Amino acid sequence: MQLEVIGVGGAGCRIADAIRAAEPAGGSFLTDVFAFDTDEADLQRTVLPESHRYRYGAESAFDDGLEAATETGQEHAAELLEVLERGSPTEADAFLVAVGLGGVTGGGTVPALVAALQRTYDESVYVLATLPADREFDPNAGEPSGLGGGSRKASAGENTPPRPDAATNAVRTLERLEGVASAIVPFDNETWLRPGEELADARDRSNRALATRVAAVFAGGGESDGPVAQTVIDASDIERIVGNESAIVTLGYAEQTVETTSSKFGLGLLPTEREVEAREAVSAVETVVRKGIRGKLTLECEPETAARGLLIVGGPPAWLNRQAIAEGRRTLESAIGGSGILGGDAPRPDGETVFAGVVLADVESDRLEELRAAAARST
Ligand SMILES: Nc1nc2c(ncn2[C@@H]2O[C@H](COP(=O)(O)OP(=O)(O)OP(=O)(O)O)[C@@H](O)[C@H]2O)c(=O)[nH]1
Repeated sequence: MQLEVIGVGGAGCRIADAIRAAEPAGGSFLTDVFAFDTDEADLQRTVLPESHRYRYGAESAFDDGLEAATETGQEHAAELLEVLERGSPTEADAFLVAVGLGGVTGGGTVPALVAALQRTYDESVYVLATLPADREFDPNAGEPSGLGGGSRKASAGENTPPRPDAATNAVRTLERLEGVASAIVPFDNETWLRPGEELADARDRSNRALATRVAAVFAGGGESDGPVAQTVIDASDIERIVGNESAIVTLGYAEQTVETTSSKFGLGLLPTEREVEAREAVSAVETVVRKGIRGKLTLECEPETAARGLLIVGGPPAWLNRQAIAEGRRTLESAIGGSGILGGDAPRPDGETVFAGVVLADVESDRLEELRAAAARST
Protein backbone atom coordinates (compact mmCIF):
# COMPACT_ATOMS: atom_id res chain seq x y z
CA MET A 1 0.00 0.00 0.00
CA GLN A 2 1.00 3.62 -0.36
CA LEU A 3 1.13 5.74 2.76
CA GLU A 4 1.49 9.49 3.08
CA VAL A 5 3.23 10.51 6.31
CA ILE A 6 2.87 13.97 7.84
CA GLY A 7 4.93 14.91 10.90
CA VAL A 8 3.81 17.89 12.98
CA GLY A 9 5.84 19.61 15.72
CA GLY A 10 9.30 18.54 16.95
CA ALA A 11 8.55 14.88 17.69
CA GLY A 12 6.24 14.45 14.70
CA CYS A 13 8.85 15.75 12.25
CA ARG A 14 11.63 13.57 13.71
CA ILE A 15 9.40 10.50 13.54
CA ALA A 16 8.36 11.28 9.95
CA ASP A 17 12.05 11.57 9.12
CA ALA A 18 12.77 8.19 10.74
CA ILE A 19 9.95 6.56 8.77
CA ARG A 20 11.41 7.89 5.51
CA ALA A 21 14.78 6.42 6.52
CA ALA A 22 13.19 3.04 7.38
CA GLU A 23 11.75 2.52 3.93
CA PRO A 24 13.00 -0.89 2.75
CA ALA A 25 15.50 -0.74 -0.09
CA GLY A 26 14.05 -1.50 -3.50
CA GLY A 27 10.44 -0.92 -2.64
CA SER A 28 8.44 2.06 -1.75
CA PHE A 29 5.44 2.19 0.57
CA LEU A 30 5.56 5.96 0.98
CA THR A 31 4.06 8.46 -1.42
CA ASP A 32 5.20 11.61 0.34
CA VAL A 33 6.62 12.49 3.73
CA PHE A 34 5.99 16.03 4.99
CA ALA A 35 7.26 17.87 8.06
CA PHE A 36 5.30 20.80 9.50
CA ASP A 37 6.67 22.87 12.38
CA THR A 38 6.91 26.40 13.71
CA ASP A 39 10.64 25.93 14.28
CA GLU A 40 12.75 26.39 11.14
CA ALA A 41 15.93 25.04 12.74
CA ASP A 42 14.19 21.77 13.66
CA LEU A 43 12.78 21.46 10.16
CA GLN A 44 16.21 21.85 8.62
CA ARG A 45 17.50 18.91 10.64
CA THR A 46 15.22 16.53 8.74
CA VAL A 47 16.40 14.64 5.67
CA LEU A 48 13.30 15.73 3.79
CA PRO A 49 13.62 17.94 0.70
CA GLU A 50 12.78 21.60 1.14
CA SER A 51 9.56 21.18 -0.84
CA HIS A 52 8.33 18.79 1.85
CA ARG A 53 9.25 20.89 4.91
CA TYR A 54 7.03 23.74 5.87
CA ARG A 55 7.21 26.33 8.62
CA TYR A 56 3.86 27.73 9.61
CA GLY A 57 2.64 30.24 12.18
CA ALA A 58 4.83 32.28 14.44
CA GLU A 59 6.52 30.31 17.21
CA SER A 60 5.03 32.80 19.67
CA ALA A 61 1.54 31.84 18.47
CA PHE A 62 2.06 28.59 20.35
CA ASP A 63 3.28 30.20 23.57
CA ASP A 64 -0.03 30.51 25.38
CA GLY A 65 -0.83 26.92 26.13
CA LEU A 66 -2.76 24.20 24.34
CA GLU A 67 -6.15 25.91 24.16
CA ALA A 68 -4.80 28.95 22.32
CA ALA A 69 -2.60 26.66 20.19
CA THR A 70 -5.66 24.64 19.18
CA GLU A 71 -7.26 27.80 17.81
CA THR A 72 -4.04 28.67 15.99
CA GLY A 73 -3.94 25.12 14.62
CA GLN A 74 -7.46 25.54 13.23
CA GLU A 75 -6.42 28.75 11.49
CA HIS A 76 -3.57 26.95 9.75
CA ALA A 77 -5.22 23.66 8.77
CA ALA A 78 -6.29 24.78 5.27
CA GLU A 79 -2.83 26.23 4.60
CA LEU A 80 -1.16 22.94 5.59
CA LEU A 81 -3.53 21.00 3.38
CA GLU A 82 -2.51 23.20 0.48
CA VAL A 83 1.16 22.39 1.10
CA LEU A 84 0.33 18.69 0.72
CA GLU A 85 -0.66 19.45 -2.88
CA ARG A 86 3.06 19.81 -3.64
CA GLY A 87 3.12 16.02 -3.44
CA SER A 88 0.61 13.43 -4.66
CA PRO A 89 -1.97 13.12 -1.88
CA THR A 90 -4.48 11.50 -4.22
CA GLU A 91 -2.10 8.55 -4.68
CA ALA A 92 -2.08 7.75 -0.97
CA ASP A 93 -4.10 4.76 0.26
CA ALA A 94 -3.99 6.19 3.80
CA PHE A 95 -2.48 9.07 5.77
CA LEU A 96 -0.38 8.75 8.90
CA VAL A 97 -0.02 11.91 10.98
CA ALA A 98 2.82 11.75 13.53
CA VAL A 99 2.83 13.94 16.65
CA GLY A 100 4.34 14.08 20.13
CA LEU A 101 1.56 14.46 22.71
CA GLY A 102 2.33 16.64 25.68
CA GLY A 103 3.57 19.61 23.68
CA VAL A 104 1.64 22.50 22.26
CA THR A 105 2.57 22.91 18.59
CA GLY A 106 1.80 19.37 17.41
CA GLY A 107 -0.99 18.80 19.92
CA GLY A 108 -2.61 22.10 19.00
CA THR A 109 -2.41 21.56 15.24
CA VAL A 110 -3.07 17.87 14.68
CA PRO A 111 -6.80 17.62 15.57
CA ALA A 112 -7.70 20.33 13.03
CA LEU A 113 -5.32 18.92 10.41
CA VAL A 114 -6.72 15.40 10.79
CA ALA A 115 -10.29 16.72 10.56
CA ALA A 116 -9.37 18.65 7.40
CA LEU A 117 -7.77 15.55 5.84
CA GLN A 118 -10.88 13.50 6.65
CA ARG A 119 -13.11 16.10 5.00
CA THR A 120 -10.95 16.30 1.88
CA TYR A 121 -9.94 12.69 1.19
CA ASP A 122 -11.79 9.37 1.38
CA GLU A 123 -8.78 7.50 2.77
CA SER A 124 -8.22 6.67 6.43
CA VAL A 125 -6.24 9.13 8.54
CA TYR A 126 -4.28 7.35 11.27
CA VAL A 127 -2.47 9.21 14.04
CA LEU A 128 0.85 8.08 15.48
CA ALA A 129 1.16 9.80 18.84
CA THR A 130 3.94 9.61 21.43
CA LEU A 131 2.83 9.71 25.07
CA PRO A 132 4.91 11.80 27.49
CA ALA A 133 7.26 10.08 29.94
CA ASP A 134 6.40 10.38 33.63
CA ARG A 135 9.49 12.42 34.43
CA GLU A 136 8.32 15.19 32.11
CA PHE A 137 5.26 16.04 34.20
CA ASP A 138 6.09 14.38 37.52
CA PRO A 139 9.39 15.47 39.12
CA ASN A 140 9.13 12.60 41.60
CA ALA A 141 8.78 9.91 38.98
CA GLY A 142 10.95 6.94 39.91
CA GLU A 143 13.12 4.89 37.63
CA PRO A 144 11.84 1.52 36.57
CA SER A 145 12.64 -0.78 39.48
CA GLY A 146 14.39 -4.14 39.56
CA LEU A 147 17.48 -3.10 37.66
CA GLY A 148 19.96 -3.24 40.46
CA GLY A 149 19.71 0.39 41.50
CA GLY A 150 17.17 0.07 44.27
CA SER A 151 14.65 2.89 44.29
CA ARG A 152 16.84 5.79 43.32
CA LYS A 153 14.67 8.67 42.19
CA ALA A 154 15.09 9.99 38.69
CA SER A 155 14.07 13.61 38.77
CA ALA A 156 13.44 15.35 35.48
CA GLY A 157 16.95 15.15 34.15
CA GLU A 158 19.12 17.92 32.84
CA ASN A 159 18.21 17.14 29.24
CA THR A 160 14.57 16.42 29.86
CA PRO A 161 12.86 19.76 30.36
CA PRO A 162 9.93 19.44 32.72
CA ARG A 163 6.56 19.99 31.10
CA PRO A 164 4.12 20.21 33.98
CA ASP A 165 1.19 20.30 31.53
CA ALA A 166 2.35 17.31 29.50
CA ALA A 167 -0.19 14.80 30.84
CA THR A 168 -3.04 17.30 30.60
CA ASN A 169 -2.05 18.36 27.09
CA ALA A 170 -1.73 14.74 25.99
CA VAL A 171 -5.13 13.78 27.36
CA ARG A 172 -6.84 16.86 25.87
CA THR A 173 -5.35 16.23 22.42
CA LEU A 174 -6.38 12.58 22.60
CA GLU A 175 -9.92 13.68 23.46
CA ARG A 176 -9.95 16.03 20.47
CA LEU A 177 -8.80 13.21 18.19
CA GLU A 178 -11.56 10.91 19.38
CA GLY A 179 -14.11 10.52 16.59
CA VAL A 180 -11.81 12.42 14.20
CA ALA A 181 -8.79 10.13 13.68
CA SER A 182 -9.53 6.80 12.00
CA ALA A 183 -7.28 5.16 14.59
CA ILE A 184 -4.67 6.26 17.12
CA VAL A 185 -1.37 4.42 17.51
CA PRO A 186 0.28 5.58 20.76
CA PHE A 187 3.99 5.17 21.39
CA ASP A 188 4.65 5.34 25.12
CA ASN A 189 7.97 7.10 25.71
CA GLU A 190 7.94 5.95 29.34
CA THR A 191 8.33 2.28 28.48
CA TRP A 192 10.93 2.92 25.78
CA LEU A 193 13.31 4.83 28.06
CA ARG A 194 16.16 2.87 29.58
CA PRO A 195 16.76 3.32 33.31
CA GLY A 196 18.28 6.72 33.97
CA GLU A 197 18.23 7.64 30.30
CA GLU A 198 17.27 11.13 29.17
CA LEU A 199 14.50 11.54 26.61
CA ALA A 200 16.80 13.45 24.29
CA ASP A 201 19.27 10.54 24.34
CA ALA A 202 16.55 7.96 23.77
CA ARG A 203 14.66 9.64 21.01
CA ASP A 204 16.66 8.56 17.96
CA ARG A 205 16.58 4.95 19.09
CA SER A 206 12.86 5.20 19.93
CA ASN A 207 12.05 6.84 16.62
CA ARG A 208 13.93 4.12 14.73
CA ALA A 209 12.08 1.42 16.65
CA LEU A 210 8.76 3.06 15.89
CA ALA A 211 9.65 3.55 12.21
CA THR A 212 10.68 -0.12 11.89
CA ARG A 213 7.25 -1.15 13.21
CA VAL A 214 5.42 1.20 10.86
CA ALA A 215 7.42 -0.10 7.88
CA ALA A 216 6.83 -3.75 8.87
CA VAL A 217 3.07 -3.24 8.92
CA PHE A 218 2.47 -0.75 6.11
CA ALA A 219 5.12 -1.98 3.67
CA GLY A 220 3.87 -5.51 4.22
CA GLY A 221 2.51 -6.37 0.82
CA GLY A 222 5.81 -6.68 -0.96
CA GLU A 223 8.12 -4.53 -2.96
CA SER A 224 7.20 -2.88 -6.21
CA ASP A 225 9.86 -4.65 -8.25
CA GLY A 226 10.45 -7.72 -6.08
CA PRO A 227 8.59 -10.98 -5.53
CA VAL A 228 4.96 -10.60 -4.63
CA ALA A 229 3.69 -11.83 -1.29
CA GLN A 230 1.65 -15.04 -1.24
CA THR A 231 -0.90 -13.23 0.88
CA VAL A 232 -0.81 -9.51 0.24
CA ILE A 233 -2.08 -7.20 2.95
CA ASP A 234 -3.48 -4.11 1.29
CA ALA A 235 -4.87 -0.80 2.53
CA SER A 236 -8.42 -2.11 2.92
CA ASP A 237 -7.15 -5.09 4.98
CA ILE A 238 -5.34 -2.68 7.28
CA GLU A 239 -8.44 -0.54 7.53
CA ARG A 240 -10.52 -3.60 8.42
CA ILE A 241 -8.22 -4.46 11.30
CA VAL A 242 -7.16 -1.03 12.51
CA GLY A 243 -10.71 0.28 12.15
CA ASN A 244 -12.24 3.61 11.42
CA GLU A 245 -13.58 4.67 14.80
CA SER A 246 -10.54 6.10 16.58
CA ALA A 247 -9.59 2.71 18.01
CA ILE A 248 -6.43 2.55 20.10
CA VAL A 249 -3.91 0.40 18.26
CA THR A 250 -0.55 -0.94 19.41
CA LEU A 251 2.27 -2.38 17.31
CA GLY A 252 4.55 -5.29 18.12
CA TYR A 253 7.66 -6.38 16.28
CA ALA A 254 10.46 -8.89 16.48
CA GLU A 255 13.24 -9.93 14.16
CA GLN A 256 15.87 -12.61 13.96
CA THR A 257 19.00 -12.38 11.86
CA VAL A 258 19.34 -15.34 9.53
CA GLU A 259 22.24 -16.63 7.49
CA THR A 260 21.33 -16.20 3.87
CA THR A 261 24.58 -17.16 2.18
CA SER A 262 26.60 -20.32 2.36
CA SER A 263 30.03 -20.27 3.94
CA LYS A 264 31.18 -22.49 1.09
CA PHE A 265 32.16 -20.41 -1.89
CA GLY A 266 30.77 -21.38 -5.27
CA LEU A 267 32.45 -21.05 -8.62
CA GLY A 268 33.58 -17.50 -9.16
CA LEU A 269 34.29 -17.24 -5.44
CA LEU A 270 30.99 -15.52 -4.76
CA PRO A 271 29.00 -16.54 -1.71
CA THR A 272 26.12 -18.75 -2.80
CA GLU A 273 22.60 -18.61 -1.51
CA ARG A 274 22.25 -21.07 1.28
CA GLU A 275 19.59 -23.78 1.28
CA VAL A 276 17.20 -23.32 4.13
CA GLU A 277 15.93 -26.35 5.99
CA ALA A 278 12.21 -26.28 6.75
CA ARG A 279 12.97 -26.92 10.43
CA GLU A 280 15.05 -23.76 10.82
CA ALA A 281 12.62 -21.61 8.83
CA VAL A 282 9.76 -22.83 11.04
CA SER A 283 11.75 -22.13 14.17
CA ALA A 284 12.67 -18.57 13.04
CA VAL A 285 9.06 -17.75 12.14
CA GLU A 286 7.74 -19.19 15.41
CA THR A 287 10.26 -17.20 17.43
CA VAL A 288 9.54 -13.83 15.84
CA VAL A 289 5.78 -14.35 15.96
CA ARG A 290 5.89 -15.21 19.68
CA LYS A 291 8.14 -12.27 20.51
CA GLY A 292 6.15 -9.92 18.27
CA ILE A 293 2.98 -10.69 20.22
CA ARG A 294 4.46 -11.05 23.71
CA GLY A 295 7.40 -8.62 23.47
CA LYS A 296 7.44 -4.89 23.99
CA LEU A 297 4.59 -3.05 22.27
CA THR A 298 4.43 0.61 21.27
CA LEU A 299 1.76 0.85 23.98
CA GLU A 300 1.81 -1.83 26.65
CA CYS A 301 -1.45 -3.75 27.02
CA GLU A 302 -2.71 -7.27 27.49
CA PRO A 303 -3.10 -8.77 24.00
CA GLU A 304 -6.30 -10.41 25.34
CA THR A 305 -7.95 -6.98 25.33
CA ALA A 306 -7.51 -6.61 21.55
CA ALA A 307 -10.61 -6.96 19.40
CA ARG A 308 -8.67 -7.51 16.18
CA GLY A 309 -5.16 -8.42 15.10
CA LEU A 310 -2.90 -8.45 12.07
CA LEU A 311 0.30 -10.39 11.53
CA ILE A 312 2.88 -9.80 8.81
CA VAL A 313 5.82 -12.15 8.56
CA GLY A 314 8.64 -11.00 6.34
CA GLY A 315 12.14 -11.91 5.29
CA PRO A 316 14.07 -13.67 2.51
CA PRO A 317 11.54 -15.76 0.54
CA ALA A 318 13.23 -19.10 1.34
CA TRP A 319 12.60 -18.45 5.05
CA LEU A 320 8.90 -17.68 4.74
CA ASN A 321 7.57 -21.12 5.59
CA ARG A 322 3.85 -21.12 4.74
CA GLN A 323 2.84 -23.57 7.40
CA ALA A 324 4.70 -21.68 10.12
CA ILE A 325 3.08 -18.43 9.00
CA ALA A 326 -0.37 -20.05 9.10
CA GLU A 327 0.46 -21.37 12.57
CA GLY A 328 1.57 -17.85 13.57
CA ARG A 329 -1.84 -16.53 12.59
CA ARG A 330 -3.46 -19.13 14.84
CA THR A 331 -1.11 -18.11 17.67
CA LEU A 332 -2.22 -14.50 17.28
CA GLU A 333 -5.85 -15.55 17.09
CA SER A 334 -5.65 -17.38 20.39
CA ALA A 335 -3.69 -14.52 22.03
CA ILE A 336 -6.32 -11.86 21.41
CA GLY A 337 -9.78 -11.67 22.92
CA GLY A 338 -11.58 -10.87 19.67
CA SER A 339 -11.71 -12.89 16.51
CA GLY A 340 -10.83 -10.57 13.64
CA ILE A 341 -7.48 -11.76 12.38
CA LEU A 342 -5.64 -11.21 9.14
CA GLY A 343 -2.18 -12.35 8.16
CA GLY A 344 0.17 -11.77 5.28
CA ASP A 345 3.77 -12.16 4.24
CA ALA A 346 6.39 -9.70 3.05
CA PRO A 347 9.18 -11.18 0.92
CA ARG A 348 12.45 -9.26 1.20
CA PRO A 349 14.88 -10.93 -1.22
CA ASP A 350 17.85 -8.93 0.08
CA GLY A 351 16.78 -9.04 3.72
CA GLU A 352 18.95 -10.61 6.38
CA THR A 353 16.27 -10.97 9.01
CA VAL A 354 13.04 -12.83 9.46
CA PHE A 355 10.59 -10.46 11.12
CA ALA A 356 7.07 -10.30 12.45
CA GLY A 357 5.02 -7.10 12.50
CA VAL A 358 1.98 -7.34 14.76
CA VAL A 359 -1.03 -5.05 15.05
CA LEU A 360 -3.31 -5.31 18.07
CA ALA A 361 -6.36 -3.14 17.50
CA ASP A 362 -8.99 -1.70 19.78
CA VAL A 363 -7.03 -2.48 22.92
CA GLU A 364 -7.45 -1.31 26.50
CA SER A 365 -4.39 0.12 28.19
CA ASP A 366 -3.69 0.98 31.82
CA ARG A 367 -1.18 3.57 30.65
CA LEU A 368 -3.88 5.75 29.13
CA GLU A 369 -5.80 5.50 32.44
CA GLU A 370 -2.65 6.56 34.32
CA LEU A 371 -2.23 9.60 32.08
CA ARG A 372 -5.88 10.55 32.59
CA ALA A 373 -5.40 10.25 36.35
CA ALA A 374 -2.23 12.39 36.22
CA ALA A 375 -4.08 14.99 34.14
CA ALA A 376 -6.96 15.02 36.63
CA ARG A 377 -4.53 15.52 39.55
CA SER A 378 -2.88 18.49 37.90
CA THR A 379 -6.10 20.38 37.12
N1 LIG B 1 9.52 9.32 20.73
C1 LIG B 1 9.81 10.63 20.69
N2 LIG B 1 9.18 11.47 21.51
C2 LIG B 1 9.51 12.79 21.44
C3 LIG B 1 10.50 13.27 20.56
N3 LIG B 1 10.61 14.60 20.75
C4 LIG B 1 9.72 14.94 21.69
N4 LIG B 1 9.03 13.84 22.12
C5 LIG B 1 7.88 13.78 23.02
O1 LIG B 1 6.88 14.62 22.43
C6 LIG B 1 6.43 15.58 23.34
C7 LIG B 1 6.15 16.86 22.59
O2 LIG B 1 7.39 17.43 22.17
P1 LIG B 1 7.54 18.23 20.80
O3 LIG B 1 7.05 17.41 19.67
O4 LIG B 1 8.92 18.75 20.74
O5 LIG B 1 6.53 19.42 21.05
P2 LIG B 1 5.87 20.35 19.94
O6 LIG B 1 4.64 19.71 19.37
O7 LIG B 1 6.92 20.77 18.95
O8 LIG B 1 5.34 21.55 20.81
P3 LIG B 1 6.10 22.62 21.71
O9 LIG B 1 7.54 22.22 21.84
O10 LIG B 1 5.35 22.58 23.01
O11 LIG B 1 5.89 23.89 20.96
C8 LIG B 1 7.52 15.66 24.38
O12 LIG B 1 6.95 16.05 25.60
C9 LIG B 1 8.10 14.26 24.41
O13 LIG B 1 7.34 13.42 25.28
C10 LIG B 1 11.13 12.35 19.68
O14 LIG B 1 11.98 12.68 18.82
N5 LIG B 1 10.75 11.05 19.80
